[in-house]
Amino acid sequence: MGLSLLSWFLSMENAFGAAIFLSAILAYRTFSPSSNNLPPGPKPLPIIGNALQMPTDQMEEVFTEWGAQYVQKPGTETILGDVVYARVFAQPMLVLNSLQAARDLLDRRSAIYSDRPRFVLLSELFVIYLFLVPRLPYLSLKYDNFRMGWSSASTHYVCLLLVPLYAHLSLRPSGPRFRKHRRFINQVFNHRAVAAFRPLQKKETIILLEAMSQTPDSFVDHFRRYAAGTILKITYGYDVVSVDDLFVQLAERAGTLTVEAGSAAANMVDFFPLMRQASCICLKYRTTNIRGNIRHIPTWAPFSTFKIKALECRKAVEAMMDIPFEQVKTDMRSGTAVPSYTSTLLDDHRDSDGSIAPEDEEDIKGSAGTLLAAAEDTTIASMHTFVLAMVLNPHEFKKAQEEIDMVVGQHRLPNLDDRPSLPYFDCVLKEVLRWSPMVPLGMPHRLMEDDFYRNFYIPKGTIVMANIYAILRDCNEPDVFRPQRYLDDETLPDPLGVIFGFGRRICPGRHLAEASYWTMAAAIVSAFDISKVLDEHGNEVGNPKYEFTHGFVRPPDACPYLFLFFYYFIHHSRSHPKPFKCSIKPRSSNFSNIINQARLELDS
Ligand code: HEM
Repeated sequence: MGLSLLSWFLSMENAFGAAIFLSAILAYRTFSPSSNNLPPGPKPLPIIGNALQMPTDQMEEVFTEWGAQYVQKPGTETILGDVVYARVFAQPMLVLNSLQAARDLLDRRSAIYSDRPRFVLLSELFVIYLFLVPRLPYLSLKYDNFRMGWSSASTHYVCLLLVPLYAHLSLRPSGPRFRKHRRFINQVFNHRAVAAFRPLQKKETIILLEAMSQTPDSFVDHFRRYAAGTILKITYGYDVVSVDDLFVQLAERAGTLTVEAGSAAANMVDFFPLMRQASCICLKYRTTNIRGNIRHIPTWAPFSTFKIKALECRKAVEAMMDIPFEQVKTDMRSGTAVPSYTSTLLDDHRDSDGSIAPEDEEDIKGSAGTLLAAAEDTTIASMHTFVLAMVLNPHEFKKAQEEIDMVVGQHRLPNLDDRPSLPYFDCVLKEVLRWSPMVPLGMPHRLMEDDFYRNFYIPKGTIVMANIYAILRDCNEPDVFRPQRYLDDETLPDPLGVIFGFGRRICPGRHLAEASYWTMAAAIVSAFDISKVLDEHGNEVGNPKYEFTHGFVRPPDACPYLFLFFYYFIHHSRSHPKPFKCSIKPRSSNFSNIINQARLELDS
């Protein structure tokens, strides 16, 4: 039977038929969407996929290079390498290197591209360990002791300030509670509503200028104070006095500890399906009320250092969330609360008997903590980058100053009403954001169902990153700092439409952030001369260079397992200039009059 089949198949006629059949299959596979037709990308190795090719530093640059390198021609259409696919162990990922691709997928298909990846580490890793704990007689640990605090009932959130602390809004799967948080935040931070914060931004700007005139070398601290001062006032009605304030310190500590606890090794659970499953089982297990204390963990126990750090971290994050929140509640009870995001939402969610559902309370607390975390570091990074750009490009600084002088004069500070009359200054601000975007890879989205794009198959669960850095380099001479490009070519995408991300996950604080950026930068250009520091021989000192660090994350030497790059990938989300010195001097003896005048205007 077998032989006769073979001879049939080999007969010339049928071989010809089979060839047509095979060609048809081949053509189908080549030209039609299919699960084998993945987007181009570096060749994966068995099991580990592209783990070894993954960059551990300057990822956005490497992903941009991949874009040029991995080009495919599906059908007749030539696809530029703007969509690059890679796989790390079982985790598929897609990098979008063009605005077109980011808009097509993250904006137009945002219904399925708005999930966040699930990061076991920051919220659930410890339960794996705990799965074993109840079985060990000397260990009795409460599940909650092992979560790092960011995964409370409110939405998972990638904390931009501290490190992406994927536990609240930003990591929350797209769903009803994610939408609830976005609704809360949009209510207060929508385009129209943020106009109410202008007096606060003005007040903080005056404080910033005064501080910069007194201790110019600490300019980054002064930006920190501005950022904390605005967001803490808006969120909790709290007046920041200095960066040493309790609430500011709480946020700093939570961030630092989260990074330390976020050891790379722990993130392996995200790559190994088995461990992921174990984590899920353990999550269900968490309802078991296991009591205990971290001190009982023996030092030889696997991950014990990590767990101790994690507990510390959890406490810090909880303190950051709880203390300001409880303060607002106390003030509300005593009738001394200043209207704020938190107090308004608490009032809105009060039942007729004055009580608030625990879930609502948890959501209000979580989203408030999220705002504090998200706003601070990005605001600092934008201003830090602005100052670096001005130091390195003195002629552009002068041009911006001349325009402001011409329109505003030198006797008052510019305000947002002047913005339409300062087109060149606006271009300078855009160019700074293009030159070094604060969040170069945006924040990761997760595809919620299988999809096809330009005939390519993109599997469900793929982590999708918009390469904001690459998108903004799609112009002539991208390395050159040239604000004029925006006046010469109106088709260039406005960085303000790119740096805040895409789709349903677009940064909800963007209107506030944009207004703060403009207000601070305009006031600084108007009030100060900024330049390089020269020593007595006229040599440049202070090291201002186009060099950036990424967030709080330490370089790979801190990571014992190179293949666990993903930790870095996700956490390399923010870009700050490397520390540098510059000279910042008030432009005129009129400086204090201008400040006094601005104060008077504010009080009137
Ligand atoms: C220059 C300043 C800022 C930049 C560059 C920035 C950038 C971003 C980016 C790229 C994302 C991710 C968007 C995406 O997933 O596609 C994001 C998310 C977020 N940002 Fe901002 N941001 C800034 C300031 C702020 C401020 C001032 C606030 C709060 C008032 C804020 C609150 C948030 C929140 C809550 C999210 C999470 C949204 C979600 O996951 O649904 N951001 N931001």
